[in-house]
Amino acid sequence: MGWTEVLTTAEMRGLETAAMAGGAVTGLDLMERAGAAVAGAIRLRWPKAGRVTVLCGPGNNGGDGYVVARHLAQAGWQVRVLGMDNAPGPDAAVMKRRWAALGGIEPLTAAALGKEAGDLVVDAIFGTGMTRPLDREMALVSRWMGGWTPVRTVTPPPVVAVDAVSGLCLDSGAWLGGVRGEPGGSLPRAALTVTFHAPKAGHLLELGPVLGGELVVADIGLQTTPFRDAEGQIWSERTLAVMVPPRHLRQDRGLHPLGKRAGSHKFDHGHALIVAGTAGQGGAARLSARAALRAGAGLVTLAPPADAMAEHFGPPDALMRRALDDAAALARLLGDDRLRAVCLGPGCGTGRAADLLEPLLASGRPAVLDADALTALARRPAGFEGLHKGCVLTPHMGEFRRLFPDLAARLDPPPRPPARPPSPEQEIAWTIALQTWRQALADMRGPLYSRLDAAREAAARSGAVVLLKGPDTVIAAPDGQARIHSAFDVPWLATAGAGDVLAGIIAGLLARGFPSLVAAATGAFLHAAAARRFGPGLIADDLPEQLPGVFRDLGL
Ligand SMILES: NC(=O)C1=CN([C@@H]2O[C@H](COP(=O)(O)OP(=O)(O)OC[C@H]3O[C@@H](n4cnc5c(N)ncnc54)[C@H](O)[C@@H]3O)[C@@H](O)[C@H]2O)[C@@H](O)CC1
Ligand SMILES: [K+]
Repeated sequence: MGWTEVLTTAEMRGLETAAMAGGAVTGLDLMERAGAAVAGAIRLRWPKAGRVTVLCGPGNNGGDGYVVARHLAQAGWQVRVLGMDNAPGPDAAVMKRRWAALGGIEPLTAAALGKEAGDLVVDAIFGTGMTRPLDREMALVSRWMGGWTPVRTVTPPPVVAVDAVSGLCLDSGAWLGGVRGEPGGSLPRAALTVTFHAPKAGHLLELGPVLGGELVVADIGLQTTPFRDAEGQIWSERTLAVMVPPRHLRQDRGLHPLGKRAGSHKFDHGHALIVAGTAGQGGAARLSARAALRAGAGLVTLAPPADAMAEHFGPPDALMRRALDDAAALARLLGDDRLRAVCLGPGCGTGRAADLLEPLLASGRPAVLDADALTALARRPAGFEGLHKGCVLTPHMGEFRRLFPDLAARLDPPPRPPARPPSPEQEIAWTIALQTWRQALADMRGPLYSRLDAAREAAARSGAVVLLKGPDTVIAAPDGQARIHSAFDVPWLATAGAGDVLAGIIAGLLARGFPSLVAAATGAFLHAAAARRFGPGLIADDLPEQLPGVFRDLGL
């Protein structure tokens, strides 16, 4: 599947509005195509017509639902529609009338749903318009789809989500559902989500991949994103994502060629310096060094302090070693232009990382700053001064919080409810606290702040490329370009030392001359591809050894 363009909900609305204003298409056409695409995807996966319940919300997502109902009925399905008693927008109103000519509409309530749901449920309640917590009744419907009712646990039929599971914020992937915002209860998990034109960020971040099931992106005839206004100004930065399962990296748009030219020299592929730390901590840097070699750097030098050198003998013999004691020595080393990239942080020690950071930044050399180098950066009196767009910061959420505490706080989940007090005297205070908490959650408004927003702000603030690690890794450059790398299918990648390997792969690609955003994104891809290829039972040492196989699979 490869790198795919990803939109925010505002961008998607902008695109639809532009297409309609340009006269290329009407809203009704788009809705018809959207509903037909969902019905088509259902018929592909469930070829035998059965009984389906279609849940239609108050807006255009509901409009799509009425189209799905009509198409499935025409294909021989027994269709039951639950809808809302409201006057939707003009397009959805037309689709509602067209359905009403074929069949009835019962009120959309959890009780009605519980009676007879059939073989399949289509969730067309809310889509990109989901901006506030579900009200009580819709929260009950949502919980029913998640297998929970007030009286018993049910096994609901498979759910097909139109655009998104209703309750998911399509910008952040965070949950906006719950009874008046209260989290808890069973979250619905769709078997299939059909979205339109492009994935939205919320399909790939946080809960999006967990709740959405298989994601199908249906073409509804919109033009490929012209992210420019009438004056030719870019009005939106591009976000690309790798979706699971990725296929042929080589053919993908926006990717730097990974193969090496025939007849090239080792220095053509760059020389990477991997800084190691004091005795006893060398394993992390050795993992990075091995990964940089396997990622294709022409030469890799591991640089521990002189008194820790003994620990670093042994394979791989392809690795060079050189003692590096202090900042002055690093400044001298960086005088050699052939040394193209540096990896600072894994197993380095915070004090040493802080010392070496200064000559490294002063050299302007492409660099990966990971682990201890990030801690040193967070404590640095000069803050982000001297960082540049050739730097790649690779924080996990804890490190991100140390570097950008205000941005991390905006990603925090809503507070938990206050705990019930042990003594009856405190009951009144607790009841008030509970009400305040409920109100705060009910007042939540989407779109919620996302990991994509946070990484973009962090990159703009620091002037460096920021790779925020997770199963939904987000990579952002200071100019606003971003990549999302989804690795929900390889949970075994969360293992000790895996981050050191990632830092090494990126350093290797930087040494090969990859631009920093491309090196970081390609590194995240190769790292997950290596884990996927190995399978469960993986330890970090296995990752570099899988890279040759990954390259072979890519046809390089
Ligand atoms: N605009 C278009 O031309 C197209 C839209 N399409 C569909 O339209 C959807 C977006 O439609 P809408 O913008 O009407 O939005 P939705 O249908 O997602 O939401 C409907 C309305 O519900 C309200 N709402 C939001 N949260 C609520 C809550 N918790 N409780 C009660 N009401 C709530 C909103 O104010 C919104 O007006 C997409 O997800 C997609 O399914 C597709 O048909 C493709 C074309
Ligand atoms: K939906």
